[in-house]
Amino acid sequence: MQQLSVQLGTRSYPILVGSGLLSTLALHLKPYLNQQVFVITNEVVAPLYLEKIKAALSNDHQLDIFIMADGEEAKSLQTWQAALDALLSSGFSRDCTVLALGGGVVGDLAGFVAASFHRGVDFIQIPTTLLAQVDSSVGGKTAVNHPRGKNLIGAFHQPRAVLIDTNCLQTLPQRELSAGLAEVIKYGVMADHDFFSWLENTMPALVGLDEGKLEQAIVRSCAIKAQIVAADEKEQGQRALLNLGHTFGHAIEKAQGFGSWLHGEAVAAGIAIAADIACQRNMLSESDYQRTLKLLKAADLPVNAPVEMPWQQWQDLMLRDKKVKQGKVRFVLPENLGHAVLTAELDPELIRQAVSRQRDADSGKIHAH
Ligand SMILES: NC(=O)c1ccc[n+]([C@@H]2O[C@H](COP(=O)([O-])OP(=O)(O)OC[C@H]3O[C@@H](n4cnc5c(N)ncnc54)[C@H](O)[C@@H]3O)[C@@H](O)[C@H]2O)c1
Ligand SMILES: O=C(O)C(=O)C[C@@H](O)[C@H](O)[C@H](O)COP(=O)(O)O
Ligand SMILES: [Zn+2]
Repeated sequence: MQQLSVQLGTRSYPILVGSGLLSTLALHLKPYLNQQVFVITNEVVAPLYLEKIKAALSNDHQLDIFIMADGEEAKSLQTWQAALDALLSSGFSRDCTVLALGGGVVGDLAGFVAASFHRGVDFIQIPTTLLAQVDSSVGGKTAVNHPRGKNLIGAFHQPRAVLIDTNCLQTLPQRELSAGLAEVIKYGVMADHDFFSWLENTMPALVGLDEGKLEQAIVRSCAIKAQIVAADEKEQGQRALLNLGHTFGHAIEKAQGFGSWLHGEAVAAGIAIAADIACQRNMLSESDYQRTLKLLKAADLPVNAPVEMPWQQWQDLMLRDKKVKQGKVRFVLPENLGHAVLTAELDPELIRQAVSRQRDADSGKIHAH
């Protein structure tokens, strides 16, 4: 087992990573669990992993379970209310623990339940998708979607611990694995050139579900995120760089209808758009731009936004981004590989061209659209 830490003073917490950790869950989580444990999971994950949680905890803990519907559409105020209704019916008090078992949808929703129940109770993350293991379980951003946009309602609420069992990835559909790889690639592009190069060499193994290589990718991703969150917990500065590709990605997710494009797929297209703009502005060389497209494609991810999104819709949706300041959309752009910057000074025409451009990563061609 490998252990990382998110350093936030008295609210610091461990990230435990290893194969088969669900079987020894009680041992690892004992110091962080209260007597009352409210498990939030969903209808896909429950049949796969809930019994392990019950077997590990039911002797020593009072357990109650909330099983939500699957999919991004369930990350809603309605599900949040239903979970709180169930939590209130359970009679649990302020010293309970909310435990999220599932992907980023379950984690974000359960985190917001924990943040709001009795003004905040303990929270533990057991992420079961690659995306949740490398990104959403760490850092304390909790949220639900609103019909007007992604993650518009939520709170910062850090978990007490994150337990990552890499073995859970063996049951993950290939499309979901790829979606998780988008956030992994994001870390390479925005923070670590060596990691990017490692990913170029290792992508076939990662796509092929090589558990050892996946563990390496998870540990490096979590280490990058942990360091940024420790330095800027509430996104006053450098944490915004973790949003690379997301201004465009969130617009795609909302425009297509939540759940139609997976979050990671939309982020992949968003990274390609950001890299395109950076290349046009000479912040990224043509060859590094092509390497970025190639790596995304190697992970079976899209590099093009949907063609039918009108420019006016892009503008409306991007203005709902949480990074908007004084009415100006701020964009994260890669600067060389392994570094990124936040900028508001972008020519709208450059953005319009980049979102509508169709890219062909295999031939290196860019097509006007
Ligand atoms: N809070 C953050 O910092 C943060 C970071 C990144 C993404 N997110 C959010 O995370 C969400 C996306 O998360 P996701 O990609 O995990 O999607 P998800 O939670 O919808 O999970 C993807 C699918 O895999 C299923 N699943 C989960 N674990 C499985 C397993 N081990 N085996 C088989 N199937 C499994 C789920 O039921 C679902 O159908 C988005 O809402 C996004 O906005 C949040
Ligand atoms: O943790 C962060 O900070 C991130 O931006 C990580 C993103 O991958 C994640 O999708 C996050 O939920 C987006 O946050 P938002 O503030 O743009 O809703
Ligand atoms: Zn994301």
